[in-house]
Amino acid sequence: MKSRIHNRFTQLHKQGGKALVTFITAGDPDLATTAALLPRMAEAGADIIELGIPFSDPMADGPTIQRASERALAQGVTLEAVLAMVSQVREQVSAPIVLMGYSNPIYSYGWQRFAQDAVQAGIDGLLLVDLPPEEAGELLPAARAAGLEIIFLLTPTSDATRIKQVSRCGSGFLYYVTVTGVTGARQSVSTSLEHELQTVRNTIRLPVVAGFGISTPEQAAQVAAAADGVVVGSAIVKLFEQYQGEPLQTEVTGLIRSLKRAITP
Ligand SMILES: O=P(O)(O)OC[C@@H](O)[C@@H](O)c1c[nH]c2ccccc12
Repeated sequence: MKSRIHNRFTQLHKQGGKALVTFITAGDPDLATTAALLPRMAEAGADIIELGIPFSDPMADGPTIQRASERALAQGVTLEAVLAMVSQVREQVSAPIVLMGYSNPIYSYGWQRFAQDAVQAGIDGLLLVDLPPEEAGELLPAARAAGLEIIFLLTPTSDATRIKQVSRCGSGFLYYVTVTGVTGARQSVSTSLEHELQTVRNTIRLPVVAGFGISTPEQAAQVAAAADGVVVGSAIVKLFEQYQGEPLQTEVTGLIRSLKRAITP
């Protein structure tokens, strides 16, 4: 059976479109808000939803997403609760859902049990920031058996060996981190990005999406032109600090609509 992620890229490719991957932290400010947002994000134009698992030491994240994790943890949000919430809303969400996080909570849960429970809940993929392919020896076979796609990251400092390795081990798509540093808004897009993305896309059989520091429709359009999709996180998560309830839903879906419009031919 072809995966939801694969189908989404195939469909976009036929239309000459690019994927909009949108990130929010699960349980920010509470799980009921996340549950209400997921279907609306998909309707507004999110092609893939990246859902962050709150973590106490999110070292790859800038202040915006760190605070989102803190808000969720203050609510006592656990991995079990995130899976239960996703399974409750799964049928209403037309987009693939990828969980993003750090290894520790998944390791404690148990690789195999996690892969099975995640797929059971309707999760399509998993991206662990601090788990390079050489440390994914237990996760990869468990994920493959369960049908959970494992998404790896590449950065501007990844060498040819690393690129080949993630091309071999990864599934779903490849996440290209456009800048060295942490998540969060940046003034401008790196000038060498187009060339870097071309090199990666020539070597890799998976769709390549680019993220980190993309916050405006203009930046999204610029990066999408050189990739199979773009990821927007902090710009969306910032709205959680300014709004709540219905106004939050309106702001989030409004931003997603304008991002999707900017990358649609
Ligand atoms: O926040 P930004 O700069 O828009 O970047 C995407 C990002 O939020 C999301 O993909 C993500 C959140 N936390 C991460 C940690 C590592 C890699 C990626 C992520």
